[in-house]
Amino acid sequence: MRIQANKMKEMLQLYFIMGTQNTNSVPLEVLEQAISGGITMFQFREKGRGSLSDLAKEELARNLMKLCKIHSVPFIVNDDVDLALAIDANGVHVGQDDEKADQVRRKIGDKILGVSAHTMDEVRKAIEYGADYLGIGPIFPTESKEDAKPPNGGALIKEIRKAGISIPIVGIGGITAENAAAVMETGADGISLISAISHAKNPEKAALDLKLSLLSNNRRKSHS
Ligand SMILES: Cc1ncc(COP(=O)(O)OP(=O)(O)O)c(N)n1
Ligand SMILES: Cc1nc(C(=O)O)sc1CCOP(=O)(O)O
Ligand SMILES: [Mg+2]
Repeated sequence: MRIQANKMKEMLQLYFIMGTQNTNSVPLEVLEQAISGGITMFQFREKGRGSLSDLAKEELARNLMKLCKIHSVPFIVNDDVDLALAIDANGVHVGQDDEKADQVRRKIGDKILGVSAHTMDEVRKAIEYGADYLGIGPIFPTESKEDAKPPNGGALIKEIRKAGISIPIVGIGGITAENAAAVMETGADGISLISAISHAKNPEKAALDLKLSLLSNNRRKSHS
């Protein structure tokens, strides 16, 4: 059975993404601390300068996934559909330059499918093709993705919600504890980030701070 939208929205709240290229520390230790700090989903994104490939990549994926499993944190693989299937990950995230979402959906069955979109056309296509959630960004400038598009400040998320589209959405790109509330205000269900946790001196505290800023935003909303 495909994941229900309300469950998906819960998972997206604090979505951490990392590969070896994003940290000078041991990835397993960073992930362990991020989990202690309260992340709700993890994406393995082994990509770019300094990243692993082939067996070393698969071995790291398996180790990180084992840790996620112990703590019931869903484990998503970026781009690499075959790896996701080989290790029986919880899902896959693909963008517009990756394997097409409809083909990925056919391959992965009911696993979670995340799709990046930058225009309303891409949003509608992603939904038609079977996306469970959309990654929309970059909201703010980012240094973690070399080929990132210009920041859109959340305008597309607002447009999606204005059009009455309720698919689960996570904002991405340059998100920190300081601007997380602003992202949620656009209509996102969660925040997705790399450096705010992976570059932090204390990844556990960084995740906790992000979590607290989401919580205080929720509290403020429920009192308004
Ligand atoms: C949650 C989330 N949103 C967007 C992306 C970006 O995906 P994509 O455009 O395919 O770029 P790469 O990450 O593959 O470089 C993402 N990975 N996760
Ligand atoms: C992986 C990724 N995708 C983006 C998009 O705009 O689709 S921005 C991005 C990098 C996010 O890293 P950070 O939190 O360090 O800015
Ligand atoms: Mg991609």
